[in-house]
This record gives sequence, C-alpha cells and structure tokens, in this order.
Amino acid sequence: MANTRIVSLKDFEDYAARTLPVSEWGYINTGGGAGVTQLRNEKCFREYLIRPRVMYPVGIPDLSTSLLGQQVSMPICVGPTASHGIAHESGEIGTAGAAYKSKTVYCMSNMSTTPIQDVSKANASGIRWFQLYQLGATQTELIKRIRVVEDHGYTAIALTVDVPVYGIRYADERNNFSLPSHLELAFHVGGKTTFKGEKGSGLSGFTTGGSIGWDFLDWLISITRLPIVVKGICTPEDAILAVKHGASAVWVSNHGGRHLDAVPGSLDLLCDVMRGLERVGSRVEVYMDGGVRYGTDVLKALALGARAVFIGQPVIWGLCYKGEEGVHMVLELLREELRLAMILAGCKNVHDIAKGLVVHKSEYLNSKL
Ligand SMILES: Cc1cc2nc3c(=O)[nH]c(=O)nc-3n(C[C@H](O)[C@H](O)[C@H](O)COP(=O)(O)O)c2cc1C
Ligand SMILES: CCCCCCC(=O)C(=O)O
Repeated sequence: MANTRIVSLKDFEDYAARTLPVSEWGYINTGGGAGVTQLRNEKCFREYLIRPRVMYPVGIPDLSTSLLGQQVSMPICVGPTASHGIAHESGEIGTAGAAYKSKTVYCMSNMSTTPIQDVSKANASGIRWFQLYQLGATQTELIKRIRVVEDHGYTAIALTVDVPVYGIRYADERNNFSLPSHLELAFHVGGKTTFKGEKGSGLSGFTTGGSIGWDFLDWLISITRLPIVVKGICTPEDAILAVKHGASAVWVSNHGGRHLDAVPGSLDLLCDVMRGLERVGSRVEVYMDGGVRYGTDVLKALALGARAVFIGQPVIWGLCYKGEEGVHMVLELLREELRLAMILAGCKNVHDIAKGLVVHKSEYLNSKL
C-alpha cells in the first residue's frame, strides 16, 4: 500500500478526492468551463522565480503582519468557501476553530451551513470577516444581515463582486449538485434555506443575472461602520475604481477559476493590479487568492505586492481530512513552508519579502542573455 502520510497540501487533496462523494468533490474541485483558469492559477506560480539573498542572518523569521489594522500571526488566511457541512460534520465550526488556533483571519461565506452564532462561539476572540453576496436581496434584508454580522463581532465585510451569474460548471450540471438534506444554509438567501439541482446545479438558481454596480459599494459603505474589502478584482481599472469608491482593501481573485474561464492566473492578475495601483500612488492593502499551494507561493505573492494570501480549496481538503485538526494542519503546514522559504531566501520578516526577490522567468532569462 502506498505511504499515505500527509506531508504536503496535495496529500490533503488526494485524501478528499478519494473519500468525498462524487457530487460534493465535483463541486469543490471543478473549475469553470474548460478549467483553463483554474489550471493557470497553480501554473502561474511556477512561472515566477525566487532570487535568494545569502549571508544575511535571518534567525527566527517573524511571519506576523497586520490586516486592516488587526494583527495576524502570518500572511496566510482562510478565504470564504460555501457550505462546509458537505466536507465534514463540524462544518464552519471546525474551520473557524482552526483559524483561531493559527491566529489568522477566518472569512465566513455568505453560503455557510452553520449558524453565525455557532461560528462566532468557535472563534470568539479570533479575527472573523464576513463575505457578502448581494444575490438580489433587498436593502432591508441586507441591512438586517449586516447588523447580525456586526453584532457577532465580525471586523470586515468582503463583498464578492465576480459572480453576477453562476458560471458553466460541467461536473455540477452532470451531478445535479444539491445541498444534502441534513444541511441548511445559515443565511436564508432569497427566502431559500437549501438548494436542489434538478436539471443542473442547484446553486445556479441563486444568482439574479443582474450585476451590482459601484453604487452598491457606495451604499454598503454608507450603512455600516465595518471596512469593506472588494473581492474578485481582476484588473487595475477596477482596483482603482474600488479605491475611489471607498473600499478599504482590494482582493485580487478570479474566484479560483470556478466561474469565468480563460481569465489569467491569479498571480499575473496581481502583478497587473499592483502596477495600476502604483501608477496612481495608491497604498491600499491588496490581498490575493487562487492556486496558493506551497510556502514559496506565499513568498512570491507577497514579493509581488500582496499583503496576504487567502486559501480556498486546501481548507476544505483539510476539513474533510480531520475537521478542525485537519484545517489547522493545512494552515500550519503552509506556515512552516513559508518560514523555511523565508530563511532560505534571506527574509527576516514580511517587509524583507520585497520587490526584486521574485521575477517572472522570462524577465530573468532575458536579462541573463
Ligand atoms: C467549494 C468552494 C466554494 C466557494 N464558495 C465561495 C463563496 O461562498 N464566496 C466567495 O466569495 N468565494 C467562494 N469561493 C472562492 C474562494 O473564496 C476563493 O476565491 C478560491 O477558492 C481561491 O482559490 P483556491 O481554491 O485555489 O485557493 C469558493 C471556492 C470553493 C473551492
Ligand atoms: C453566487 C451564487 C452561489 C455561489 C456559491 C458559492 C461560490 O462562490 C462558489 O461555489 O464558487
């Protein structure tokens, strides 16, 4: 029998692939359309190379940083992913508990299967953000939801802006992806507590087909004291607009390549967005997600301008493996890989992970010719 000891994030992925039902695995794992963007997300990281500095005593590197003024132990955070009850019976309680243990941000999805009060208890003194989908809700419904989020001690709202309609997802279509009957959505979306696929994915019924505009961001900022992070930014044009409209941070993401296919890889998007923000002199915090699987990926994203990375699928793989303990293992494995990468590359702290530490392979090869 093959040695199944868990030593890398890929081992968690293999475990989840082997153990989850086909329909749940299809939902978690599949990219949109031909899956080009999802593949690019990981591939892109291989195209950037690290130029390590030596003879620079690093000692014990300090991985801590701050996000929106709150201290985290490392620049690796838990991104919002829907319905954790499909991966493990502990659901979002396991995930929130693990993020608390690792002293990092847990961003709870709007489509979670655990009531917010239970999630809050599992992570009472941790840093919790809430991810919001508009999904055709009225202003009254949204205000009500945001008050609940505020009252439960969430410290930021990540407004996801990149799914005006549900993308083409062949596996979910084939499997009529549905929420298992023992689960419920914690936030009733459009009056619905569940979703059932009859001719295709049950999730596609949630989107209204109408994109929200920048006036929605203006409105959201006007009705809450919480900082708003705009998640799903792919271009410098939109990053600049988000900042102009008062976003507290920009979250570069192609949604893990799950909806619109043929978008560039997330690290390429980050570089493009950073160039645009630099041109206008913006120093807004920028986060990124999509395809982060190794500590060196985190190092690369930080060197290219991200303040922190968020992980999506690896958290669900960890949850599937062993609930809270599994997610904690995923986070600590990435932390350890980043720590080693920092020592090997000559970085004492996150400020040392700066521009020039990482180059695109084409740039490097050309400059050496
Ligand atoms: C199963 C699954 C469910 C997701 N659900 C949400 C969600 O509810 N809200 C959201 O903003 N993003 C959601 N995402 C996207 C993630 O927040 C993130 O952008 C993406 O997973 C990052 O890529 P990675 O999985 O390669 O780390 C989901 C991703 C996955 C894999
Ligand atoms: C916007 C309607 C459903 C989204 C479901 C969660 C999500 O973002 C994803 O699966 O991707």
